[in-house]
Amino acid sequence: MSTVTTPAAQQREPARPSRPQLVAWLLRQTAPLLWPLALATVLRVVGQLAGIAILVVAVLGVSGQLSLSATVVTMVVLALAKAVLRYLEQFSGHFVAFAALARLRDLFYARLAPQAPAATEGAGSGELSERATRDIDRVEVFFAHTAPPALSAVLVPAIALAWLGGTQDAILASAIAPFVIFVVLVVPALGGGASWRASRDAVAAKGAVAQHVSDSVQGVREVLAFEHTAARLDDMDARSESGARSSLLAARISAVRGALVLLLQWGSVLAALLVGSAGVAAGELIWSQLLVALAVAIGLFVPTRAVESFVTDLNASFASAARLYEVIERPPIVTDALAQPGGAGQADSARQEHREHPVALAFDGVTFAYPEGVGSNSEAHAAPSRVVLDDVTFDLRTGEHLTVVGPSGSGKSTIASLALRFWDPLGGVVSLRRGAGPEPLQRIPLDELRTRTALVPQRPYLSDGTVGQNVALARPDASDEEILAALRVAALDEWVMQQPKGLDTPVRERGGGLSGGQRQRVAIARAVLADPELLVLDEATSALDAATEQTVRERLAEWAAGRSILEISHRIDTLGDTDRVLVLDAGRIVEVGSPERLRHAGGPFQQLLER
Ligand SMILES: Nc1ncnc2c1ncn2[C@@H]1O[C@H](COP(=O)(O)OP(=O)(O)OP(=O)(O)O)[C@@H](O)[C@H]1O
Repeated sequence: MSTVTTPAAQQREPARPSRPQLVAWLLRQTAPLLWPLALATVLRVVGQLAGIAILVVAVLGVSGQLSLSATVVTMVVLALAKAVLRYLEQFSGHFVAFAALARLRDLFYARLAPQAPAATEGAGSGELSERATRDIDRVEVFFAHTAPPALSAVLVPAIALAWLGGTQDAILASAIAPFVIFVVLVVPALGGGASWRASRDAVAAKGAVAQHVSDSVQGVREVLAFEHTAARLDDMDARSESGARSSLLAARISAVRGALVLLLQWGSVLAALLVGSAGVAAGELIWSQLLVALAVAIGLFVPTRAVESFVTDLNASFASAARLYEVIERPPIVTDALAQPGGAGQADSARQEHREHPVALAFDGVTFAYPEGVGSNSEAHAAPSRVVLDDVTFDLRTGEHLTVVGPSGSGKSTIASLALRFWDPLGGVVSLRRGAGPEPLQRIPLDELRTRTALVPQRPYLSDGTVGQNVALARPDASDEEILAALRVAALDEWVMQQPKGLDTPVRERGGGLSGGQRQRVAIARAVLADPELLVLDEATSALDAATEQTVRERLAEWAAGRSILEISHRIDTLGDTDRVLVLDAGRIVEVGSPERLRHAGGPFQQLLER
């Protein structure tokens, strides 16, 4: 089989961002929230200065420079102010954080949806939900616990030491300053690279564990039936251990930083004490100045300690942000309509001969290959990839029922995916009817395309809710009569009406509570209710018994009058109302014709029949 080069839009993963790039990206996504963030920072700086002021006022009171009543009143006022400032700071910081998280969640879903199903098909659902929930939550640290502590760790010492130097003595301030500079600027950088890598690995391992749990839950029957429980547990342990190792390394680095911060903080007190005592002994300073310096040094513990604690959390937060960035910034696999006035495209004139039965769907020289490693975890991958469809050309006329058959892996479902523009072809054009002629799918807005077409897959997804809600997915405003009429086409109306709750019969996640055949029929009813002009059935009746399938096919044929059906089928003995059959082999069309003719034509179709 030949190979082709996958185009950039279908293969490129966004480059792994650095931490400064992540900061810029996060701030860009949440630009309108920056003013409350600035407010939170100002409130924190003022609040922490008030904290230091309380200690200084106490010292001034004890040393007799302030009267007892003035000391008490000032301390009470400062304490109250500090409490109010703390409340407002926490409120505005978390307001920013939660609004930012809501924005990121919206963005995550808005960017993921257009990449589906191509990007979500191969991706682990557990992995994706870990990104959409825990990873987004971890980014909270960046918004609520980064800018205010980082800026106040610099500003509060700068202001406090400038005040100390200006009002008391410059020597005292310069004794404390080197320690503070070391704590604020040097300690956070220690082990920075290793800590960042460890945080990244730990967050990735958590994603892998979430995926493992989700796989085990979804495949619990297979796990039990094939006695795979012990192996699954071992696998889970291995993933958890790898995450724990990374977390432990990050925790160790954080512990070393924490110890160093404490050492330096008490070092600053000791330095102030030594320099101050020497000054007092030499008669250059008085005791109260020394005590004020000690109060400032101790008061600076709070703003400077915050630096160490947020650096570790911040790395985890960046690691999570990087995982969101991968999904949000990944180029969409299909982009919305390259709207061009004029409607019908290049295939228009070539298709005029079908005016009486205009073309509903046309494939013109379509070639396709899946990009390697599709899925949310995939790293950038290189072409070439294997050709799945090779120069496929056919028309489906309005009102026609065309069935694609062929051996497993021949590319049948891929034709369905291209017809619905889940992917774009690498070569050639797929078109849908516009007026009398076909129009390339890339020129049709995706919303319009989704309303004009409907798909019934082999394993339809039914969500948690009721039968009625699942049918009405495309038209939530449909009346009960309309839903029942659609269910009648799918031959499920009688069963539904026999249920005590009728249309309100509950359906659990993934269609739990319904049989495979019932799920397929709910999906058929859903597609019928959507009232598409092109219905794509991909092995849509494979779980039905022969009699029910016959009924469904008859009713679908009646309903479909004037609509077009593209069917993908394994079962060539039950072609029902099919007008034409298209036989596919290894991505190429090898035979086309009516089932009656092909049955005796001695070609690939007859060979498939006789297998
Ligand atoms: N999402 C995907 N990513 C990568 N390769 C894929 C993907 N889907 C299908 N393929 C490959 O493309 C080829 C054609 O697959 P397709 O599902 O179209 O065949 P099919 O004829 O419908 O098969 P079947 O009858 O078994 O359902 C197969 O070799 C398959 O492995």
